[in-house]
Amino acid sequence: MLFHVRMDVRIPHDVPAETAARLKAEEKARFQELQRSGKWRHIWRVVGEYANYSIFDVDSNAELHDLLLSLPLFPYMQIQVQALCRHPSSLHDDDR
Ligand SMILES: O=C(O)CC1=CCC(=O)O1
Repeated sequence: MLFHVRMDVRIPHDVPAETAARLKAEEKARFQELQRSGKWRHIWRVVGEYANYSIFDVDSNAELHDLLLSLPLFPYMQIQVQALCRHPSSLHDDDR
């Protein structure tokens, strides 16, 4: 199942810089683990914003939910999720 996810990161100013840096490093490591597994298929930066658009490929709504909750920056993110399915005009069989 494919999902389009927007993540807006909002780390409060009173979070110490070292804590923010550690969380960002942990987020990167978790992201790369999930990218290698094929579950986090794509990520793009939204130009001019501390935000990304991502595509996830997971087995269920519950798996995506658990995965998002597992992200180190989750407490500081606003997340919007849209479920996707294959467009009938697509030439690509892997768009599902
Ligand atoms: O920088 C972001 O948009 C948040 C994030 C997601 C994966 C990652 O490495 O950073």
